[in-house]
Amino acid sequence: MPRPIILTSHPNRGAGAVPPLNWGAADPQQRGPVIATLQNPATRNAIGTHAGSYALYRALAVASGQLRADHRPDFSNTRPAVPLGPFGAWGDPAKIVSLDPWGHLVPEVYAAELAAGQDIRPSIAVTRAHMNMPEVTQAMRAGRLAPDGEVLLPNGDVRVTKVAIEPVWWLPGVAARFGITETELRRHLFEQTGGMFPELVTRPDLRVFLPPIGGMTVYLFGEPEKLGKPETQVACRIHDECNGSDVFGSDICTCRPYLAHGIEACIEMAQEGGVGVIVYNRKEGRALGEVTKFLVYNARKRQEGGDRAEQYFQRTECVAGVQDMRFQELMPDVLHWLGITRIDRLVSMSNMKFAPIVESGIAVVARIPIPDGLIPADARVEMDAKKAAGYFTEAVPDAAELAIAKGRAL
Ligand SMILES: Nc1nc2c(ncn2[C@@H]2O[C@H](COP(=O)(O)OP(=O)(O)OP(=O)(O)O)[C@@H](O)[C@H]2O)c(=O)[nH]1
Ligand SMILES: [Zn+2]
Repeated sequence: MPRPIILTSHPNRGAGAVPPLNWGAADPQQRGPVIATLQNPATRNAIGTHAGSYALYRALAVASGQLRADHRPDFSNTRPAVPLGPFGAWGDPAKIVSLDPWGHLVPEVYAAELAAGQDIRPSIAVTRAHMNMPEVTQAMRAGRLAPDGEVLLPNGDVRVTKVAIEPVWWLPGVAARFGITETELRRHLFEQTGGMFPELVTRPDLRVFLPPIGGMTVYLFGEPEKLGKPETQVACRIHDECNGSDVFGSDICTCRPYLAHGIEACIEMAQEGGVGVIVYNRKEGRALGEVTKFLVYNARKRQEGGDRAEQYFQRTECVAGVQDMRFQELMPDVLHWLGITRIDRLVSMSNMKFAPIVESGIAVVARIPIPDGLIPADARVEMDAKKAAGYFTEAVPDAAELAIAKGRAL
C-alpha cells in the first residue's frame, strides 16, 4: 500500500484545534510549546521544520533509508551547560519575535508534554568549550592580553560558553518590526520561497514560522550568570558571516580582523569582571549570499578605473538590486534574550546595527572602531566606502581621500 501524502495546507477539521501558543507569555506553560513535528501534522502549531535549511539533508537521510522518519531524539544530558534566563524580555511579545526564548529549556519546561508522547524539540542549545585563535596568542605576545587562568589560559585557550540558536519567527511580531501587515509578510514569504510553505497563505491559524535560513551562534566570555544584572558591564560585537575572511583569511574585507578585535574586547571585559558577547549571524555576504558577493568582487575589480571606494556600494546594487539584505531590525532580539539592557562597549562601526539596538531600548555607552593597523591592504576600499556611507568614525573621508584607495586587480 502506498503511504498517503498528508497535506498540511488546510486545517484537518476532524483533528481539533491547533495547540495554543500565546507568544510573549512570561510563563512557559501559558506560552505553550512550539510544535513543528513531522510525525503528527494535526498537532503542529508552526509552519516549517526545525533545523530549517538542513531539513533537505534530513529528507535525503530518510529517503536513503539511513534515518527513521519516526526517530525521536533522546534528550538525556543535553540540558544547557550553564543556566541562561529567564529574563524580563521573555515575557514581552514585542521585544523578542525571531527566536523562541524557551528554546533551550524545552526538555525541562515541557517535560510533562514530552513524557506524554508529544514531539517537541529544542531550538537553542548551550554548551561550554575552549577556543584558541592565532590573533589571541598574538595579542598575548604583544602584551595586550595576559592570561588570568580563568578566562584566558597560559596556552592561549579562551574559556567560552557557546549558544546555537535557530530562528523561530512570530509572524505578527516580525511584520510589525517592518511596518507591514502579517498578510503582506506571509504572501511575500510564500512567493519568494517558490511556494515552499503553502501554510503561509492558507493557514492564518499557524502564526509561528521556522524559516529555512541560517541561525546564529553566541559566544559568551566570562560568567554568563552575571547577565541580566544591571551592574554587569557588557562588551559586544554583532558579526555577520563572511566565510572568505572569517574562515579563509581572504584580505578583501575587514571581517575576521574586526571579529578578532571584538573577541579581544570580550576577553578584556571578562577579565575586568564583566561579560563579553559575540553574536555570529549566518548572513553571508550581507545576506545576499556568496555567489552574489563574488560576482560583485569581479565587477568591482574589472570596472574602469579599478576597485574604488566611490563605486563600492553601487557595484553591489547593480548585481543584487540592493546594497544589503541583513535587516538588522530582528538582530537585537538575541540581546534581549540574554537579558542585556546596556552595552558598555559595542565593537562595531555600523549604524545599521547601532540604530536598531538603541531603538529597541538597549543603551550603548561606547562604540569601538576597528584599529587602523588591523585593516588589510585590499580592504581599504571597503573601509573608506563604509566611512563615507555614514559608519561610525572620527574622520569621514572626503572625495579626494576616497579616490586614494584602490583594490588589487583580478
Ligand atoms: N555582498 C557583499 N557582502 C560583503 C562584501 N564585503 C563584506 N560583505 C559582507 O558584509 C558583512 C559584513 O558584516 P560585519 O563584519 O558584521 O560588518 P558591518 O556590518 O559592515 O559593520 P561593522 O560592525 O562595523 O563591522 C558580512 O555579511 C560579509 O559577508 C562585499 O563586497 N559584498
Ligand atoms: Zn568579509
